[in-house]
Amino acid sequence: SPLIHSRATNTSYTNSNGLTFNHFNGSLPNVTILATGGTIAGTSDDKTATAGYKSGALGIDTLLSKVPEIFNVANIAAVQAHNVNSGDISSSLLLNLTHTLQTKVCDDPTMSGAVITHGTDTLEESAFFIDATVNCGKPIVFVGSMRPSTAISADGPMNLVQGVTVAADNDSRDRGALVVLNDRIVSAMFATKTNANTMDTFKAYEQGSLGFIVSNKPYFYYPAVQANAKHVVDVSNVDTVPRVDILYAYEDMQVDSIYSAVKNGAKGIVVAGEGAGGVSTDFGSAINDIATKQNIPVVLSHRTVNGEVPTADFTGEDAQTKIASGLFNPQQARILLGLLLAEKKDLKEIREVFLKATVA
Ligand SMILES: NC(=O)C[C@H](N)C(=O)O
Repeated sequence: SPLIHSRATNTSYTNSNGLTFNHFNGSLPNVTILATGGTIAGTSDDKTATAGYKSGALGIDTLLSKVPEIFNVANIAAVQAHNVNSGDISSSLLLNLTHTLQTKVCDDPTMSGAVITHGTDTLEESAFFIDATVNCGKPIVFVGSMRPSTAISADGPMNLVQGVTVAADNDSRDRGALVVLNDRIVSAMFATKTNANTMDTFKAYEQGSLGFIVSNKPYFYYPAVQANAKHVVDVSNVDTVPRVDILYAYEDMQVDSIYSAVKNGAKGIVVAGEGAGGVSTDFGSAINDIATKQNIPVVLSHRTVNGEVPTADFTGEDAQTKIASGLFNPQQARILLGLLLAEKKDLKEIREVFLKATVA
């Protein structure tokens, strides 16, 4: 249970990690918010605009001032880590977030959990990264919004309150990182943005939601469990994540894209393959050439939203050169391959990690 401080309501309190809580109430759990920008912090002059607004325009303190109800749920230490459109989140920013979460949330016994506010476009990539790299059992909850803060029926304020509520809840522990939007709680390992515009966008189609929220009460369908495909990465000694490029497969795809990716510094390649990891015969030969001569891991993923790339599809030389992504979509596979390269895993070890997400 959360550590209770005996302090009066509405006082400000700075902890030993330098995090400041306003409206500190000793009987409530403590949650850190790391704000990174996105539409949840977006503004427009037009209240009906759900496009053409400015992403990452407001600071987290302004967003919190619109939802004072949040201070009935938890004490909040809010940190403006960044304020960007999520397309500008990079692996170096994510390494910093991991470090901050480890030192200021995981290692602090008085902290119940954390919320990351994030643009939704790449939220699933950051959530997958943090799920792999922060594993102390405390809930790390990603929230965003599809409507800017100025829109009629903006979804951000409710998502923020619900995210903090989930982060403060003991029942959320040991479930890996979570994504909370649109009243649903989804595993960060499987959540993907399924619609470019609407609020019901984050889904794990095959795995389903872990739970939902009504009147700010989270409900989980099952006790805490970890996914079979989970791979935990220790990045405490990692200062950069090697470049991994994603190449999208299609009819008439040319082989030069893979050569130029490697020439320009990619240390790993993920292919968003046709169906279950398919590419043309020529492109398949180019993969074999690159993998063999340059020792570059090439992971075959799927451009379909769902399904797995079975390792059984790769026989003969392909079994040596092509790594099946299993359940992971291209953007998840890119994060995982980058982290495995950062850990200096060899080809055999990389293959074994992806095999945990592979059925056949
Ligand atoms: N809904 C959003 O947050 C989209 C925005 N472009 C972002 O990802 O930062």
